[in-house]
Amino acid sequence: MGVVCGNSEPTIEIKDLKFTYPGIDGHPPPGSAPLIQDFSLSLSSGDRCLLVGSNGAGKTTILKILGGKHMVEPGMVRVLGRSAFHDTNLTSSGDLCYLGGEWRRDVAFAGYEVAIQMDVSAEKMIFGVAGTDPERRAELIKVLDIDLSWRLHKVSDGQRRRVQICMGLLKPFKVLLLDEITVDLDVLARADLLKFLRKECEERGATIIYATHIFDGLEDWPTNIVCLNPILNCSMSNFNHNPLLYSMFFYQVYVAHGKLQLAMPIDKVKETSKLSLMVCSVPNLDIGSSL
Ligand SMILES: Nc1ncnc2c1ncn2[C@@H]1O[C@H](COP(=O)(O)OP(=O)(O)OP(=O)(O)O)[C@@H](O)[C@H]1O
Repeated sequence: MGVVCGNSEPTIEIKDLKFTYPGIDGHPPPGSAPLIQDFSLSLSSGDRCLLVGSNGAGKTTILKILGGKHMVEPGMVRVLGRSAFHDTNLTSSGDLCYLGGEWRRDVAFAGYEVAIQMDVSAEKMIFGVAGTDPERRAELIKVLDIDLSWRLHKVSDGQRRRVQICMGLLKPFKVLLLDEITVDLDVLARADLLKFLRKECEERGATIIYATHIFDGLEDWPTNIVCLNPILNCSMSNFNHNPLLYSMFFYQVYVAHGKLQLAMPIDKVKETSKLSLMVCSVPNLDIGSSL
């Protein structure tokens, strides 16, 4: 199942994606069920997509496939019309940017792990990224409220994370894949970052997929949601103060070409949660009148 959003050429296109992690011999273990199958999604310039689901649902795997870190058939996943795994220029040019748990080990951050052990300033790290637009750099430093005199070996995890995020966003990406990188940020820093990212989509036409478990402040942020089904088994008490999650939990909503096709209450959702994947867009749901 899948959904097509937006009118322009897709910036991210996933068609009938099927993926199984290889075993120790490099091949999927015989008889193993694919982690991901029959998964399709099309996003366009300006789209901000939330990728949600419980631990182990496959969010990181999907982002890594999109980021070119796992090989799949080139026709299954296209980013900016190209295969991210086969076309390394996509990431090296900065057009495709992946910020996730492993991003510190990416080439751009090769020195970062060393830097945080040593007495290096935030300024040295940030200004050390070549080919940066000074205006964009200044804006990011402001958005992330970074004190350039911070010594990276002495600051808190959240402050260090801000420097990392700043470095990761310095190049004006066309597609950004965020794998829960805001977890160390305080509420204000996260809100400012989300605002900046929204502007990147609205003004520059970037496309963002953001995998997260933290739904606070996201009520009106995404244009699309991809919900991996195990979230439907979560306790209602996690959600009932968050309008976004409330609507997701109470309705299984498919929207294709911007048109609402199906909405149903939670008992129906539970019946249909056997489905391996749900893909939906954020509608302007009026929960009260739809009940
Ligand atoms: N390199 C790997 N080799 C084999 N299996 C893996 C590998 N990486 C992840 N998995 C398995 O794939 C499944 C999905 O993992 P993934 O990290 O994509 O989930 P996730 O939705 O991002 O979870 P979380 O919310 O905990 O970050 C898990 O069962 C995990 O054990």
